[in-house]
Amino acid sequence: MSGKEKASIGVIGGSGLYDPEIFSNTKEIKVYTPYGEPSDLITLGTLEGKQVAFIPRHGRKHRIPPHKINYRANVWALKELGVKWVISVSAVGSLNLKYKPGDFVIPDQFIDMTKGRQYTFYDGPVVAHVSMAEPFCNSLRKVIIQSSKKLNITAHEKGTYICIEGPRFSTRSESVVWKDVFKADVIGMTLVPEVNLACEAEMCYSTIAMITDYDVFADIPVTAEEVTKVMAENTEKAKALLRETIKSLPDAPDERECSCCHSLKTALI
Ligand SMILES: CSC[C@H]1O[C@H](OP(=O)(O)O)[C@H](O)[C@@H]1O
Ligand SMILES: Nc1ncnc2[nH]cnc12
Repeated sequence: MSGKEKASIGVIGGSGLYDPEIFSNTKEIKVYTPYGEPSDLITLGTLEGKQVAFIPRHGRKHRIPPHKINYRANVWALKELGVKWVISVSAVGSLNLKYKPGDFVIPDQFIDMTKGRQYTFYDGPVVAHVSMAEPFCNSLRKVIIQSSKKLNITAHEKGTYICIEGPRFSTRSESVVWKDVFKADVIGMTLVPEVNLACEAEMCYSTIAMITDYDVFADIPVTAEEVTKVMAENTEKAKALLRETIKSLPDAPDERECSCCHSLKTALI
């Protein structure tokens, strides 16, 4: 990689969004990280005049299951390229009857039920405890929400994403606990540790979550086939929302307003 290859916006594509076709002037690059290989080559390109770096988190052709994704390498690679804003796109199940398949959710909270991932860049001797009180960048969330309004896309402005370990779906009992006891709104397998690593890297991070199914509490339990089908039917909407969001983003976060840019300030021991 040469020092010239920079991007201010990073897009992490999820299930159904493996293909960087919405970007122009593209070039694929390999990024080396201290944590090993990112999920795939990174595509550098432009959209609406902005430099963007795209990475499909499951790799092209969906080769990598959620628990095997090298989240640290993906986030490190984006940071290395100069990324300030990270927009992640994810397929999620709904745990809230008001949030319907085909709708989008811009989560503002998460619950972590994962079990064995690499959660931090700070494995010692330097130790960091970043705050996750507000885990998503509110400035970036606002731009996504405004963009969805402009496009007439149904996007719920808040929601709690519960992240399970996967790759299996939940049992019926688990699903009822997530819905009725934990009061989570949507469920997926990939938000953690992507979101907290982005925070450790002092980047603004937000998720565009697309609802593909009602989770297992519903009469007909979710299948991977259903997720893929609904995602494919709605990919164009996700791409339009990405385009509008990227168009509307300022060149850089306002470091006086946005705490993401200095999340390590009070975190290091
Ligand atoms: C294909 S079914 C489950 C799979 O879909 C979601 O992936 P992503 O968040 O990358 O869109 C979910 O988290 C699971 O990994
Ligand atoms: N119901 C569900 N559970 C976990 N991950 C999902 N991704 C999409 N739908 C899901």
